[in-house]
Amino acid sequence: MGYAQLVIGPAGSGKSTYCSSLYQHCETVGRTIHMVNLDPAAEHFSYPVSTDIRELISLDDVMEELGMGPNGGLIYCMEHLEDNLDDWLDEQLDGYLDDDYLVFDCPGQIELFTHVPVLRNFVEHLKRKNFNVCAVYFLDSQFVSDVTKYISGCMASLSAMIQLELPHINILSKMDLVSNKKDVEEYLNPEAQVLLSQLNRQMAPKFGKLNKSLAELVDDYSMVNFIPLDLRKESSIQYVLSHIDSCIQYGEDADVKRTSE
Ligand SMILES: Nc1nc2c(ncn2[C@@H]2O[C@H](COP(=O)(O)OP(=O)(O)OP(=O)(O)O)[C@@H](O)[C@H]2O)c(=O)[nH]1
Ligand SMILES: [Mg+2]
Repeated sequence: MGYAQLVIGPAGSGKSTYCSSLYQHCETVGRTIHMVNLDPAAEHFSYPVSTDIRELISLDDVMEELGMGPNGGLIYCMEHLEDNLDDWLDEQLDGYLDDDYLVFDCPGQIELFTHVPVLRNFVEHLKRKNFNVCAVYFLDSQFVSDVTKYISGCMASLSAMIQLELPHINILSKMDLVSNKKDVEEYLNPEAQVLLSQLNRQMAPKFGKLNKSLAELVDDYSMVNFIPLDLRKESSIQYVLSHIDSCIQYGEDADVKRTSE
């Protein structure tokens, strides 16, 4: 059994910085995790990369050799990964031991977790290789200053939930930038009525019915709750990690082993 976090979210939402802080936190508490870079466009890392998609294919090469643009080139790279799950990826995964814990730092292209099937097929492959996987969706806390941006972030998160069909944790990142935590409190576990009144205040009356349906959709999928993450606080990182661990039953086997021993 392997364990994995699939770290996804819009570009610039804080995925790689979280991965780096998570790695340092785990080092501090004496826990081993392995960082996997799945972003063919990534250039700099502040964590040790244990497996790197750029060994298989890099965006620079694709843009240079095939003359593709950055977004089309990135999708091409991810589809090349999809074509190589059974050899390159399996070769990488075979290098890990049972109970190893992997963190996949994904690219920010929203297409990858809304309609392009690559990540879904990637996840299905991981499950077949006996990995318990949790999707960790990042939304920048600066988004919630505007209810319409917040709703768009929620829709992307819902789309990822439906597309990936994984245990799913939503993170509101960069909480150190939020001067008054009260400004975001009502968005951590959003009430339909609060969202609806804010949307109606901000949008023209002709959008009234759409606003009502959007607010009810977010409310119906009560899974769209966000955990605030402040990377300055070890306790905040640990709180997020323990939520994700329980989603993938990490540590439960160890508990069972300990009690049986
Ligand atoms: N203040 C603050 N800035 C952050 C935090 N996390 C990330 N940033 C900044 O936000 C920007 C983007 O952070 P990344 O971690 O690269 O975001 P990403 O989601 O990996 O971005 P892509 O790889 O392009 O999808 C960088 O300038 C970071 O320094 C945070 O917790 N607090
Ligand atoms: Mg990144």
